Amino acid sequence: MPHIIFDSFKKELVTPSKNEDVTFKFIAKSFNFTSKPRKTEYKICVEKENKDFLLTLKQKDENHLLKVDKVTRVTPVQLVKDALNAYVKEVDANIVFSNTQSINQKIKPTQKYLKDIDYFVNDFDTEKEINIEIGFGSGRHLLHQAKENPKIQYIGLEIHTPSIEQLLKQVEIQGIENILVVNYDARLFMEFIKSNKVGKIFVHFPVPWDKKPHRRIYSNAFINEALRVLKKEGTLELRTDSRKYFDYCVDLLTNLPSGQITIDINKDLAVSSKYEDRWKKQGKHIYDVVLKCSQEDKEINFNYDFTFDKEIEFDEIINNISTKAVVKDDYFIHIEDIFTIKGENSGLIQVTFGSFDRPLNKYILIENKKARYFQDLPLPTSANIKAHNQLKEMLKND
Ligand SMILES: C[S@@+](CC[C@H](N)C(=O)[O-])C[C@H]1O[C@@H](n2cnc3c(N)ncnc32)[C@H](O)[C@@H]1O
Repeated sequence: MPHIIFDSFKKELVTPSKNEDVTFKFIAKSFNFTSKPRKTEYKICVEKENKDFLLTLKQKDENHLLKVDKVTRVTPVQLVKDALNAYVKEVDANIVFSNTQSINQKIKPTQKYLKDIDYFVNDFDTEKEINIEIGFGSGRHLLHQAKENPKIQYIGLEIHTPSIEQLLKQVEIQGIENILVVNYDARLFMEFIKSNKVGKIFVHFPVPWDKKPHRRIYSNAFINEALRVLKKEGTLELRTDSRKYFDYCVDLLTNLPSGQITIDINKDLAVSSKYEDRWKKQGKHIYDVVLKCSQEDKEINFNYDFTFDKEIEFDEIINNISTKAVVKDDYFIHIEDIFTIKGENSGLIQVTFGSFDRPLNKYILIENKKARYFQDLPLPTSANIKAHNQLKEMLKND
């Protein structure tokens, strides 16, 4: 994770301001809304290449630590590095440690094929068949598929930034035009795709998460979403070396009303991934479980309005807001943290909400009495819609 440690600085950051192509929009300071004493922490809102995100600045021993805020991370990681470097330049900091210098920028990965999740919510539409690969890792399989099937639109999902950057370089070098890449959790992504549009979903060698099964890609909810987005005859294809994961998936996939499974052991594919090579060398079995979708599904409404319509007095809200989680049968809301923008009746509320197995962690930015979700909007899932309606009530001034 890129970060910079500095022991002193010569200038205070003024907002709004700009250093080269990084804009500093505001600084928000942690607000003590729980009884627990805490160290002061700042969230600095930056914008580069039309992407807003937050940097975290806090004390670390005798020094200051500057890094990207986890909730608002962006790709490519170079954006974050540029923002961190611009901050220390702007305040003229005396750097003690930094890992933000680029080592090898010879091939600049193309950004044309790296898309924000907002793009999929608002703009993505295609007449082409869509194929999705979840957790493409080194990208061998995805690149091979895209080259073999130029008429299909591929979407690669990955949460590991170096893998994304590596794939984008290959996309550029090999002149491939039918892959879009998104840095997003696959368990949430599918909700943005229209029903009955996808031909194949590949999940090759997912992390089995034996000790944390709630982090697995496959779950009942995931399978339902996969069946919704798959065309009739479309397939969800799991390939794994883990017998436990295979058994778990077969259990989930058996006797579904709208799909049938086929199982294979040690089947060879046209291309073998890095993981596959490793497991084969170790003499492990490779299991395939393919779910074929047998029916068309209903379209869903993507246009839910996630705005906050009422005017909000931020200073009043934060003095009355409850730190206790709201827990209902099918959703919850927990206010995690609050950051205030000095003298402006404005700030950030960090909140976790939505369904229990797929909670969302977001900031709500309140500025000039208007509230909005910072960065992208929540997914229009039923749990998120219910949580949003409840949040609107919680953020109402009496
Ligand atoms: C074991 S690797 C397999 C990579 C590749 N499919 C292969 O066969 O070589 C699993 C990959 O899934 C990615 N991953 C894990 N959880 C994910 C999630 N929830 N959404 C998207 N990608 C995920 C990881 O970053 C990792 O690159």
